[in-house]
Amino acid sequence: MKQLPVGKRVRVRVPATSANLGPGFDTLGIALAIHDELEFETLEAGKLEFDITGVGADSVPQTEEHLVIRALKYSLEQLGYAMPGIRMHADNIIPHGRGMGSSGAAIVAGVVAAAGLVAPERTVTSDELLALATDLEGHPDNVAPCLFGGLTIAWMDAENQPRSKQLMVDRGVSVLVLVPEERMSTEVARSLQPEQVPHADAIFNLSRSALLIAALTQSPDVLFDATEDRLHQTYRASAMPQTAELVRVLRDAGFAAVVSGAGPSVLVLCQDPGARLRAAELAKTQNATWQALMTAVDVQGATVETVAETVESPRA
Ligand SMILES: Nc1ncnc2c1ncn2[C@@H]1O[C@H](COP(=O)(O)OP(=O)(O)O)[C@@H](O)[C@H]1O
Ligand SMILES: N[C@@H](CCOP(=O)(O)O)C(=O)O
Repeated sequence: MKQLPVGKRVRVRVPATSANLGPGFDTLGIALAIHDELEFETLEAGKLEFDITGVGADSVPQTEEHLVIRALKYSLEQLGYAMPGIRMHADNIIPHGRGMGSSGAAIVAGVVAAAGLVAPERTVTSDELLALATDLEGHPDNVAPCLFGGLTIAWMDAENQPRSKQLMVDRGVSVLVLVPEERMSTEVARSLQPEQVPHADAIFNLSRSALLIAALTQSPDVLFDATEDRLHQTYRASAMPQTAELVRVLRDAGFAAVVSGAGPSVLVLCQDPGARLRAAELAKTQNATWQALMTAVDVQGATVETVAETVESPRA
């Protein structure tokens, strides 16, 4: 295994994501302009230092089990480098366990930090970044938009390797995420999915997800029909009744509302900013409290930059 020098520093920025978008289970996702920012510095092997502010500061493990550190170690080892000691500062904004891709973003942060630390000696390709992140996340629909920005279609190819196609979202689409206080573990939500689904439901989702690509890239007028789903939301509804109820209320009022990721947040794709305000007002009439995040689509995806190396002051 190759060794990294002590004192190498990289700065990373990763966006939140909303996956599925209704019919595109495990396939479609958009990056959101809500970001975690992290900085890494290599130390002598064996040392691990954390400075975490914001979301998760009191709850995420400050050990080798930290998800970002696990992703960094996995990625470095896959790239042929030994895990060095690490000092990590993280300023977290993305809510955890709300269906806004926090785990995908944490994994991508570790993966792109590894890519930044091995550069310029080793160039890590986009395909490699996606493969590393998907290995860890288990499905590509959050990590693809997190890595590349915009709207992504992700799939597994014949060799079971993740692939993705990035598209730009039409400027007429406004995004609202309604975030509840309760959490929902993606792992638990996935356990509620059946092994098999009716053929008619598969056809239903095929038509809607194809239509959704048109709606998001050029024809926002068909967003409502394009966001219908029969493959995941109903199976998970009993685990998040308030989410299911809010989606129902919003859709009854004509809004293209879906469960964001595995929930429990609700994503509303609006044809104009006025509709977004009206949807947020409607959410206020519900029993549960929903934080309204009026955000934009992130078009940049994850970024990593090298920070000037730490220079020891010369001894007098
Ligand atoms: N920035 C982070 N740092 C460390 N761990 C994180 C971070 N973001 C997410 N996680 C881990 O992932 C969990 C949430 O993952 P998950 O259930 O998939 O929900 P989400 O929809 O937010 O991705 C958190 O409880 C935490 O254990
Ligand atoms: N396709 C996945 C998406 C999970 O997204 P997250 O933001 O909740 O992690 C699923 O629906 O299980």
